[in-house]
Amino acid sequence: MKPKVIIYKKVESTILEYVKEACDVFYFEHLDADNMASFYEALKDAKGLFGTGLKVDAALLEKAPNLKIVSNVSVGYDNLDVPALTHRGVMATNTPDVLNETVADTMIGLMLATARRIPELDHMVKAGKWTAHMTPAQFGVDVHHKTLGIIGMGRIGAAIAKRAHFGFGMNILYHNRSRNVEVENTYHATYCSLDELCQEADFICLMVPLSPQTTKLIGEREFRLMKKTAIFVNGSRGTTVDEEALVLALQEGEILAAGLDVFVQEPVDPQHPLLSMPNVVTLPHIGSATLETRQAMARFAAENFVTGIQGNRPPALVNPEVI
Ligand SMILES: NC(=O)C1=CN([C@@H]2O[C@H](COP(=O)(O)OP(=O)(O)OC[C@H]3O[C@@H](n4cnc5c(N)ncnc54)[C@H](OP(=O)(O)O)[C@@H]3O)[C@@H](O)[C@H]2O)C=CC1
Ligand SMILES: O=CC(=O)O
Repeated sequence: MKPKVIIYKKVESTILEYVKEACDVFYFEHLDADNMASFYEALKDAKGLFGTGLKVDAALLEKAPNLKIVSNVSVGYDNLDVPALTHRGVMATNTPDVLNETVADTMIGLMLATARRIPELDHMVKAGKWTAHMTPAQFGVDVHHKTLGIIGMGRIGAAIAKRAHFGFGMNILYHNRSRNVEVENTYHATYCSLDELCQEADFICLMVPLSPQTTKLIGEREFRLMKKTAIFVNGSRGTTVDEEALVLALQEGEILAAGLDVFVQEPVDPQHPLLSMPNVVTLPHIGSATLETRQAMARFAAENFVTGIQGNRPPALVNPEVI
């Protein structure tokens, strides 16, 4: 008999068929109030859980006594209580690397759009308000040859640094808990403390995973350290920033502008003060969202999933202690 598993996200038919060859699949294209009861019923038998973003903690694990693997279709796995999964002997997997270049493109796009005020000027042109030559009131600021500070110089951070160094001639600072000698050698990146980075960078790009240590890593103190001309770009998770402090920093001119792909609450409340600021460029958490990359992520997650279900070590296992 095939093991019973749950897919709780819409996937392409090729992925569904691939998983179905090895598993008996309960398929939920999405989870909502109408199907939660069926989902919890399916959890009782499920050996595997495949999808994006569901909070999997000790309380959910109580409802899933047979679970062996949770496969996240994302590189971030802050939705998973990894210690609780490990304690129960459940494998957790994610999708590193296949999205690095795409997310880096998005982050560079956010930097350019914010610095050169692209969405604001696009609205102006389409609203028929381009009636005279542009004056400094519409000018942006340069990106090329400025200093970029990357907080979280990991896989995606390095892909951003590559673009910034080779494409834009930027000077690169970075901050991690440990040094990344490869980026220092390849992209001439300089390691520094968080405070030094905040003080010296023209563009500050946040790319850390969400963890207890990175929750509200950037708050009032850090915004005050930044240059008044600094542009802050966040592609990590909304909660790595104190969002109220960000609003204040923008309102009080502590920084010039912000580009945001992530928010504390997603989807963001349409009344959120950040959305009415012309110097804030927003995206709907879409860093990895190209057709090609989302397909690659789903394939990788499915490979992790089936490999783990079959009792082998998945290629991207987050908690190898369970093996
Ligand atoms: N917006 C979007 O659509 C996307 C967002 N993401 C987000 O980006 C994150 C990063 O992904 P990825 O680059 O693959 O991850 P990596 O693990 O490769 O890189 C994360 C980096 O953050 C550093 N870091 C971790 N904790 C801290 C800390 N407390 N203080 C300072 N630096 C820290 C790590 O270095 P060290 O351990 O030395 O501190 C590491 O270099 C994901 O976890 C996810 O949240 C990812 C994909 C798409
Ligand atoms: O936010 C996306 C991810 O892959 O993590």
